[in-house]
Amino acid sequence: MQSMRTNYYPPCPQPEQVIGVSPHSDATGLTILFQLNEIEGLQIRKDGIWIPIKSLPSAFVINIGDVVEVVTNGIYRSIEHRGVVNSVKERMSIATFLSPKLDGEFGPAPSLISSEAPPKFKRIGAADFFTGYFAQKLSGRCYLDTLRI
Ligand SMILES: O=C(O)CCC(=O)C(=O)O
Ligand SMILES: [Fe+2]
Repeated sequence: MQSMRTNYYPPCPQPEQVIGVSPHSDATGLTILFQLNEIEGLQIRKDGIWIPIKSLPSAFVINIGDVVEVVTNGIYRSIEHRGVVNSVKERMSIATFLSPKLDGEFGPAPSLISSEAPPKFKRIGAADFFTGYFAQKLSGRCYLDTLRI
């Protein structure tokens, strides 16, 4: 399934007082993100620290989502990120989300499971997974915890 979201961040003279897009990991396989007008605002969280991502002209940002973390049994981790606003300039981004089809299910790939590497996540129907994700407030990477074994 492919879906798309456009994000518009109006400028705010007190950017630290407002939330742009709350911290979250994407409930996708992969996300392809285009930062339309090259205004910085995307940040990823690494070791508890928010790191700004440079906006490169004509470049896409590829984010790993929760589905890839589950399918790879935690080998590739989804990335926690957020969108912050700029004090003087508006910012726009377009995210394209690539996800499993809704009538399928997913779980750790059998080829990655062994006695040394037991499954870390339960299998789940894609429709149930997305319904649960969107029923929650965006909140870091915690939705993934509902699938952990
Ligand atoms: O605007 C951004 O750079 C991030 C947007 C985002 O994380 C999303 O739409 O899921
Ligand atoms: Fe996102």
